[in-house]
Amino acid sequence: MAALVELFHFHSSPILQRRSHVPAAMAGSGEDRRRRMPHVLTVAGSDSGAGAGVQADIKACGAAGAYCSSVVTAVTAQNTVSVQGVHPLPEDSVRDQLRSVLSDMAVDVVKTGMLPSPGVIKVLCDSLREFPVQALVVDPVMVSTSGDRLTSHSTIAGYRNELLPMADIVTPNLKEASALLGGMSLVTVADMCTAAKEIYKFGPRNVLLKGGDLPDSSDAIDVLFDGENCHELRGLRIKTRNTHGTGCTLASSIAAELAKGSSILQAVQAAKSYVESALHYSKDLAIGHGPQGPFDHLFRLKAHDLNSDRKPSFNANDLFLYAVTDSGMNKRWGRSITEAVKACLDGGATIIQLREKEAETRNFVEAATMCLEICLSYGVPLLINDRVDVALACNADGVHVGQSDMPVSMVRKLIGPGKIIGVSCKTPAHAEKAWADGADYIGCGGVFPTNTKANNLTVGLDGLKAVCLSSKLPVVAIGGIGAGNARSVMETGVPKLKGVAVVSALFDRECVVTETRRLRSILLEVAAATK
Ligand SMILES: Cc1ncc(COP(=O)(O)OP(=O)(O)O)c(N)n1
Ligand SMILES: Cc1nc(C(=O)O)sc1CCOP(=O)(O)O
Ligand SMILES: [Mg+2]
Repeated sequence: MAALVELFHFHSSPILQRRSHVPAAMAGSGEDRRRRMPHVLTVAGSDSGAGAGVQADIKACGAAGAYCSSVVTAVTAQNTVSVQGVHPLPEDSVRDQLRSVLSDMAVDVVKTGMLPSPGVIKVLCDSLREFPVQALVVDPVMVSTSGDRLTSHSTIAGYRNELLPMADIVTPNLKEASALLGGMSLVTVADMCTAAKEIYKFGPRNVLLKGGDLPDSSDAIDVLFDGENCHELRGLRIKTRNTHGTGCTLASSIAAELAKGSSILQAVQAAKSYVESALHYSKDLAIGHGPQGPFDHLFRLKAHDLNSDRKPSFNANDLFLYAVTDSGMNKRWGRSITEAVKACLDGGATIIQLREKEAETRNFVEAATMCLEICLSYGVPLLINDRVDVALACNADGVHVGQSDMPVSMVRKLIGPGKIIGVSCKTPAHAEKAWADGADYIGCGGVFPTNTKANNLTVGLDGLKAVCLSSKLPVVAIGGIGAGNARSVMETGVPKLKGVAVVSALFDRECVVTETRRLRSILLEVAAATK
């Protein structure tokens, strides 16, 4: 064995040296055109059942569009029943693997999983000092999701003293957080915030404390402490036995999003939504006979077969010209809902909301089903205002709710992770909550006074700006907007403002196509001028 290792060193060193010079030598040459892929290196244990560990990391990164190389720290024998054996690799082997990858492959982000000894942690920290990367994501694997202890107590000090000070984000579950904090009891969300702040003192730039095991909670609540704020992130608790590897997957998915250029907040939100979707799609999967099965990381490859999610992810640019119907207006002008929808699609609307306050349920479902067919043929999403039941009945693309409608977290539970949820917000506090609750976009208004919605508070352009500046979600402006003032709205140029939502300026007019086209050309002009 020793001879083999020596042979490896002898043959590999010159190759490593040459390769490590390739990227710098390529700068400015024709080789620049080689396509780069976001690259995550996972430093973790192998799971023979492939639900967690290195295998989960590779699949999760692949699903996010990132390349994932792997340094194996231990080989575990495990299945859906339990962990039957853990065989740590020698520190020298871990060091060799790290050098092989980091010296050659332009890694963007390193993600860690099982680090079986303080020695391996030290080897990793030394390697990261020698080959710095853009970000370090630490999943402090100490106890498997099945409850098996995976590392010795002595390793915890290594995490605290060596690795966490180098981490951009650390993602403990409740048991791991408690272990890092010497056995602190964590039973409430307030405890979680306190614990996240304590862990932050070890040096990571962000702490994501996962509350999946929190007692008495119907939601999956995580807290993210970024050194200033403790954000409560609510997600869906998917009822399934197939949760093996969720921690590894979440951390890898965060790493992949960071490698693609996301901020920490965006990366965490995207990763949470990916894990939720994967669990949802895999909830009835039957692999293994134990209590905890793996899930399907690559479900999106098959999503079209599952016939339930034609929009795997929301495109914020769809908010550009948002048409919101009103049956009263359309009736006055002698057109049906479907005629109105077809007309605004012909004029270039990019997303439609059926806001039919007076419609009887049966008529509403029938009209929504027909409108969905039409929208499908234009490739434009169709949302339903207020009525989650109607959205479910016709399999619409999503729902728009206001502050006094069903709460976003409940809507999400009912319509599932792949659908779009919009929420009306008038203040930065509303916007923060919308994001934490898992909405996809914000409708902010009334920007101007309107007759379409009774007793609507006007927030003005300043209110719109305040919401947009604080929002982590894309925003569409609404209320009294039409061809005469859309320019002034979009020229605010605030980040996150993606478009305008309009009712009367399209539907309380004789020709919907003409009005939609007129508005669209104004929006396009502003977009071209501010490019
Ligand atoms: C895009 C968009 N933004 C805001 C609203 C208003 O929703 P809500 O506050 O629930 O009021 P109603 O539309 O239900 O009267 C919206 N519908 N669309
Ligand atoms: C439905 C709605 N929501 C608003 C809000 O402020 O959240 S204003 C509004 C009515 C928008 O109609 P019009 O384009 O005819 O002014
Ligand atoms: Mg409403």
